[in-house]
Amino acid sequence: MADSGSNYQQRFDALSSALEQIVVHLNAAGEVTDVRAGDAQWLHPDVLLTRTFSSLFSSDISAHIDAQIESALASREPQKLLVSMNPEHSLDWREAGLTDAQVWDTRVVAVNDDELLWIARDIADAKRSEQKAITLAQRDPLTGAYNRRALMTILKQSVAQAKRYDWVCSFLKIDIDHFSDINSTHGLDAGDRVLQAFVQAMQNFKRTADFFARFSDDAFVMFLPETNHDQALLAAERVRRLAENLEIDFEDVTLKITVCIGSATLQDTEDSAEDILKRAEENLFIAKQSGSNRIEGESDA
Ligand SMILES: Nc1nc2c(ncn2[C@@H]2O[C@H](COP(=O)(O)OP(=O)(O)OP(=O)(O)O)[C@@H](O)[C@H]2O)c(=O)[nH]1
Repeated sequence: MADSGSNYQQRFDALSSALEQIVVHLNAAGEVTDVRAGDAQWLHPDVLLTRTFSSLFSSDISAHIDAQIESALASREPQKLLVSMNPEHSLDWREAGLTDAQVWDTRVVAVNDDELLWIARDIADAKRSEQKAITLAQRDPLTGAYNRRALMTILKQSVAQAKRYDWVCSFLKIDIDHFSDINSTHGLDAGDRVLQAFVQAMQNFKRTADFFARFSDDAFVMFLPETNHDQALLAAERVRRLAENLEIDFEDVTLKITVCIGSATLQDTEDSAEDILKRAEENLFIAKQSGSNRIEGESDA
């Protein structure tokens, strides 16, 4: 039995009133014939009515929307498009009530040759949570420094790039001397404070292109792009002095630290991030064997 126009309208009204999404009804010319705001309470539908839908967007987005509509009419398959909406980029959407930046997960479906539905859901919150989760997964919660997982990803990428472009690069492995003594003498909170103060000082000290991460308990790694062996030893000396000069207030005491540092530099195209890190660790071990507050570089570099 053929569906009467009023039955269809009733069903469309019932369905769109139950949806959280914005639903925009378009004709084949791409003009807005009806708008349902869903959960978007900010949206004043009248502003959009009778307008050519794609013209409501900035030129870079409108071309994609036109293509989305064309593909939906041609294929009869739902066409997806992710649209980043900023009220500053569209006077029309601002007039329609948009005040905050949104990320719309959109679908266009052709109902028949003359009608389409454009359906949009804001996923900005989900995107923000996803970004926060990624940030958390890369950071050490105590100090806020990058963690070992983030470090290894960056080291592998950076070493591959250095080899491809014939650049040089170096690693420093830094370890706080007798850190467990701070914990046992002043308590774990004092140890925590030392780690936080050292990271803070290193973040202020390092160059923008350097990458600094907490590797394990009281050990850290600094990646130095475009830095040869001699320059790495100079950087290590500056780190050593920075640590030596730190004065860390904790309750009624001022805590002092020193560090040992092992340095290693990319040698040839066979060298990997793991190899360089291993050599920096071996050099750190030699420095530690010789005492505290020391630096060890590569003997044959
Ligand atoms: N306060 C605090 N202590 C930690 C944390 N993570 C690890 N530790 C402690 O750090 C200490 C590291 O000990 P070691 O690796 O022997 O280091 P060290 O005492 O500096 O010894 P050397 O490296 O030989 O000078 C251990 O006692 C761990 O329990 C942390 O997040 N906070």
